[in-house]
Amino acid sequence: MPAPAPLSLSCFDAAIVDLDGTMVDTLGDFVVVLNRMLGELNLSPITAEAVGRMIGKGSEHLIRSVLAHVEGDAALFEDAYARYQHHYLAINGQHAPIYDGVAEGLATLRARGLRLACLTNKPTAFARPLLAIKGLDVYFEHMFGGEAFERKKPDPLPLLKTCEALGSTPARTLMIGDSSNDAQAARAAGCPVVLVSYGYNHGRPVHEVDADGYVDSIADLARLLGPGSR
Ligand SMILES: O=C(O)COP(=O)(O)O
Ligand SMILES: [Mg+2]
Repeated sequence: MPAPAPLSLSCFDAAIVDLDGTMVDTLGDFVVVLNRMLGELNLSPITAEAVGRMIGKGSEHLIRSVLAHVEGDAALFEDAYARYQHHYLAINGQHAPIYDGVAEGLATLRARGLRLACLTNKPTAFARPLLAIKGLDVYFEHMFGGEAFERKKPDPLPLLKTCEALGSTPARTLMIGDSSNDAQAARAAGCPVVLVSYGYNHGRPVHEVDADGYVDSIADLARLLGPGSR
């Protein structure tokens, strides 16, 4: 089998970047907020390790998974979700450092002419202020949260809609994510995909996921793509 062509900057007009587990290590925020919520509902606390396996499929999925994990009544969902939203907005970003190389990598991709959008399954009401608090909003022309489109990743729809907003074709739009969710959506949309090695990936090793490349930081990715001749 011929070796796949190496990815280079000349292959792309744009990139779509995931948020949780890719740009910001939000696990600490999730754990604090979920444990406040569980405490108010008189349910037992949850560990960071368990939460890490549940992040990436949006807030509704997370709350349902957490309630099931602590053997809480599923009928508590509405009450739990309201408490979760309240606490999340109160501490958003306080226990969530940016990963190394993110700002540098995004700045390099922009400087080399790529148009950037952030696409996350996190609700827009959490994602937009988080990007701003971390100073990452300046790199993106568009930011779409989990409820922006009819379906979330791993469905390809949000990627196809984001390509449309960026004015780029899927084949020339690179997806940068941390999980099988991002990779499956990218494959189905026809976008090349690179995964970071440090994210959540639902608690599974990221190299198990079919992708076009794996990097240890977004700065490394920018270097790997080379100076290009766009
Ligand atoms: O599930 C979430 O809330 C965040 O997921 P993301 O990895 O798409 O940013
Ligand atoms: Mg992610």
